[in-house]
Amino acid sequence: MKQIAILGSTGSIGTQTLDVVRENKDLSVAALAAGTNIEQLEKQIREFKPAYAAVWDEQKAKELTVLVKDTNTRVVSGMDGLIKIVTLDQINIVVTAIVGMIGIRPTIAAIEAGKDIALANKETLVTAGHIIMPLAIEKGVKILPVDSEHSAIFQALNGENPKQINKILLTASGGPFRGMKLDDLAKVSLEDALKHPNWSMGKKITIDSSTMVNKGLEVIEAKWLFNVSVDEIQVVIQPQSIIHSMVEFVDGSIIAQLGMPDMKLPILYALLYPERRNMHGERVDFAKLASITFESPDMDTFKGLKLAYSAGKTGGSMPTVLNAANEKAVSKFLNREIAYLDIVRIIEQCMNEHKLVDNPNIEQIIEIEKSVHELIESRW
Ligand SMILES: NC(=O)C1=CN([C@@H]2O[C@H](COP(=O)(O)OP(=O)(O)OC[C@H]3O[C@@H](n4cnc5c(N)ncnc54)[C@H](OP(=O)(O)O)[C@@H]3O)[C@@H](O)[C@H]2O)C=CC1
Ligand SMILES: CC(=O)[C@@H](O)[C@H](O)COP(=O)(O)O
Ligand SMILES: [Mn+2]
Repeated sequence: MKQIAILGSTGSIGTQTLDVVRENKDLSVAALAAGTNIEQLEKQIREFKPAYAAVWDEQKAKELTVLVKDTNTRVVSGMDGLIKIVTLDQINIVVTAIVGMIGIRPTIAAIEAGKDIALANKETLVTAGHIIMPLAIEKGVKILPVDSEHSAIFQALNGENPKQINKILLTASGGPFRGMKLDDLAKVSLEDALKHPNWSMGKKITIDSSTMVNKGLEVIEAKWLFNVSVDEIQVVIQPQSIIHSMVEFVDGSIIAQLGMPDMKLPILYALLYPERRNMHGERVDFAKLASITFESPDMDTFKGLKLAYSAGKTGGSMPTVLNAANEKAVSKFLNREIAYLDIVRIIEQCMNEHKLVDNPNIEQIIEIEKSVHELIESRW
């Protein structure tokens, strides 16, 4: 029996992970964590009977304690709670399906405790990849990508010599605004930005896909996961989201991973790696597939992608600034406090004004995040 902890069990990746657990009887949930949604967490506790549940919000944690007092689940709260549940003796693998840089400390704690990581929470690698990847190697811990593109690259690299990679071809849908120019983007609404053409996901990543900042974060995520430079990663628009990414090797051969846009596949692959197992759901039917097409990204219009390449190349604390500014700006856009194009304007200004720290430690990363958030609050 494989025992898992899920950080972010009430979200898009978290609930799909629980769907995978329902279908695979040798997976068991030992711990769950959410931010505030205790109604859903209570239902999950009653169904999956974890030993622990963590709630970020202390008041909500107290309320949940009362709600589940007839169960054997212990409720914990805050950062201590997250760290407690990922380090439990019985846990084999932690699914990091929490959103944002808040995932850094629990991910590091889990690695230090020797737990494998099924990593969805890309913001942790973007900001702290230089700490997380060497630590995972030191502790002999596997970082198994859940992000669909990175799972595809991981699958394409199975059995290959990573030194023989020529480049990574990271596919992108192009989002709901593919083909638009800045004049059009100035007029888009929150509702428009939340309509992803192929994937149903949490709000933050859906906005990131629309600005293509998601792809930029994924370039930096791939740099850390596969030990390549950002110059060796080419973004290719593949609007149908059927090819999830590809690897070109030194001999010119390209290996791609294809599948329907369904996150349960990369989740299952990460949880059972190296085993493959039958999964319910729609399959790619080439007889019905009208076409698979390709385009180059328009990085002048979708400047967030260009800024991410620049942050990834600069390294040090710059990816933290990119990510922290994006998290704050997206939250403001979701609250209707700023316009759509302000998201990338804010990121660019924060990056321009940042004084680089070469090799930031965790405390510096968190401090830089705080100062970027304060700057944005004071100015926008
Ligand atoms: N959705 C997808 O298809 C994909 C997502 N990802 C990545 O996976 C991560 C999760 O994305 P997604 O599932 O879409 O996000 P959602 O917004 O749907 O879910 C986020 C989850 O995190 C929980 N959470 C938020 N803050 C805290 C906190 N401080 N402490 C504990 N739990 C917290 C939320 O709890 P609550 O419900 O209580 O707020 C919720 O369970 C992101 O990093 C995203 O980039 C990557 C590839 C695909
Ligand atoms: C499902 C997944 O992995 C998302 O990160 C997805 O890639 C978003 O689509 P975009 O290609 O539009 O960013
Ligand atoms: Mn992705």
